Amino acid sequence: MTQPLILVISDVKPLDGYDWHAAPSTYLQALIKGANAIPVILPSFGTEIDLEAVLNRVDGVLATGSRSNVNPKLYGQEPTEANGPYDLDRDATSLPLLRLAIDKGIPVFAICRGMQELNVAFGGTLLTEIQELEGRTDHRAPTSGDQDERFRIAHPVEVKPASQLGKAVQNQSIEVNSLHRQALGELGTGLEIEAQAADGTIEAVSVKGAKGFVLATQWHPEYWFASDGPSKKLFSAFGDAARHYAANK
Ligand SMILES: N[C@@H](CCC(=O)NCCCC(=O)O)C(=O)O
Repeated sequence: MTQPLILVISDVKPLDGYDWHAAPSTYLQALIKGANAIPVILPSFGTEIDLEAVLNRVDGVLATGSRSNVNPKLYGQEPTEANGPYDLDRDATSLPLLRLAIDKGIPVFAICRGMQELNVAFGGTLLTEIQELEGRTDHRAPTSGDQDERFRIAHPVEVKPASQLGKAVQNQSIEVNSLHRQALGELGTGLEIEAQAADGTIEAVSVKGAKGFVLATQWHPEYWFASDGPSKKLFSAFGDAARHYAANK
C-alpha cells in the first residue's frame, strides 16, 4: 500500500538566533502511524515558493495548530499586543496554500489554528478571547507543564449527522481536548459547520462541494490518535483520502 506524501504547514519561530520553520512532532507521528503517510514540512516562505509546483508533488495538506494567532488584518480587524503572538510568514503561506489545495481537490485536514486559517482563507472572521465573551466557556488549555494534562479531554462536541465528520467518527457526540482562545466567527464562503460545543463554539467545519476530502477541527486529534477512537478514525480517514488521491491523480 503506497504511503502518500502529506505537506505539513510550518510555524516560523526564533531559536538560537535563527528563524526555524518547524512543526510539532505530534502531528508528524499521527501522520506516520495514524494515517500511514509520509509528512513533508513546508517552510513558510509564502509565495516565494511556487505553491502550485509543491502541491503537484503531494497527496494531502495538514494545517497544524499553533499558539500564534492569524493576523486580524486578514479578516478586517486590527492586531493588538494582547491578541498576539502572530506569525505573518505562516499566514502568508497557509492561506493561499489551503485555497489552492482545495481548488485542486487535494485532501486537507486543518487542526485548531489550521481551521481558523481555513475560515479566514475563505473570507470568514475569528472571535478572540472567547473566554471573555458572554455565554462562552473557557476553551484554553489547563495551566500545566505537563503536555498530557494540557491536551486532556475537556468537553463533548455534538457532531452533525450525515456530515463528513460524522461519517468518519461514526458517532454524534465525541469528547475532545481544547487549547484555544479564538474561535470561528462569521463563516467563510462555502464552509459548513460539522460540530459544535455546548456553548455554540464551532468545533469542526467542512467545505461544501469540495472536490476532495476537507475537514477541519478546533480540537487536537493528533495528540491522542494512538489511543482515542475518534482521533484514530480521523487520521485513518485522512490517510485513506490521500491514498485515493495519489492513486487517481
Ligand atoms: N492560537 C489560536 C489557535 C489555537 C491552537 O492552534 N492551539 C494549539 C496550541 C498548542 C499548545 O498550546 O501547545 C487560538 O488560541 O485560538
